[in-house]
Amino acid sequence: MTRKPIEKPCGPHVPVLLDEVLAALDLPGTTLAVDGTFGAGGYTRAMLAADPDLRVVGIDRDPSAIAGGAALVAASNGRLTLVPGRFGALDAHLADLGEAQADRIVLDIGVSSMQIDQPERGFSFRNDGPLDMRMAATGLSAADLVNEAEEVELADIIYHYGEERRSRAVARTIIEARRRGRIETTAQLADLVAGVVRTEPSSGIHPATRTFQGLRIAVNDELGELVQALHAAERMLRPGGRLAVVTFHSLEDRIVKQFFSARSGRAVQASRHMPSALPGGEPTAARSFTPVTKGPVLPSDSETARNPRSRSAKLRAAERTDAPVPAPLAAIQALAALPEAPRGGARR
Ligand SMILES: C[S@@+](CC[C@H](N)C(=O)[O-])C[C@H]1O[C@@H](n2cnc3c(N)ncnc32)[C@H](O)[C@@H]1O
Repeated sequence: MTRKPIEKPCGPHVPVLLDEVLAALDLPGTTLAVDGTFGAGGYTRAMLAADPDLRVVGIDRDPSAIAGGAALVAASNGRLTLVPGRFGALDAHLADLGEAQADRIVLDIGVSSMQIDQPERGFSFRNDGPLDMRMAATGLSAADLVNEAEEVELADIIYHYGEERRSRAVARTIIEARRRGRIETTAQLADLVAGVVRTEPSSGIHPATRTFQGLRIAVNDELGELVQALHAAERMLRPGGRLAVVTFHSLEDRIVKQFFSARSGRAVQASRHMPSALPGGEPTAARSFTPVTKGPVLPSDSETARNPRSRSAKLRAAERTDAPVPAPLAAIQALAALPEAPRGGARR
């Protein structure tokens, strides 16, 4: 299946925390940067402008994002290469290009405004479209998941990835609706969810927001991709190289925070999602990163006023040390697996 290139009328994607990302990356004097989430090219454009000698490899799993970047490639004098693919495999993509190491890697996790605003992509509960939600052109769609998953699996996805307290009621409603026929559109699903989830009208939050988020994260294996990308970045960054990650979800931020904490030799607090933070629960000796941001960097009030989609963004960045890279942390990888939802107790 091929998709149309991103069309202009759906509104440009406004890069989030752009100044803060550029400051964290500290680009001058570097040679090769990787933008693992090219999107509308907001970060890439700014990186190319920040240093006239910098080359950028932009990766995106959405073929329409890559097609939309053709003009930027043409104008880049050979400084920009775009690769259709997953950032979880960024090391393999760089190897294919003959690149052994990178100086800077940036990830801006999640969906772009173009993806959300195009009803036919199936991300939006506000505009009717096919229930798809795939960023890439392949794999199972949200309709496949909604119509075929077990009730308990749906409830877990909606609870953990969507943080929807009424997840069980939503899953039950979906299962009952399935008996009457397949759920094929975003409007069908949004109406079903709105029947069991209430939000304050004054909040402006649609009742289906959390359910859609949970399904989208599951459909695109977003947490698994993030974990793979952190390990790939660790392998590909040269000593002194920097990794900056912008997240929009607490589970993603926790993965980045715990990865950087573990890799800077700090103890990682055990949690429901990470019962044993590190082997033995001890600080790791593998100091492969040093944080360059003190805690998460959040958007300013003026940025959230200008761009409400930035409101849940968090930036964390760290510099690669020259310490040897240890084996992947199984505990961090376990974060990507769907944790089991608590049963009984609170209604969800
Ligand atoms: C928030 S947008 C990035 C916007 C970009 N920073 C800009 O300024 O225009 C996220 C992009 O990452 C892409 N993406 C999400 N997960 C991905 C993955 N695992 N591999 C590659 N691209 C991914 C999406 O398709 C989307 O285009």
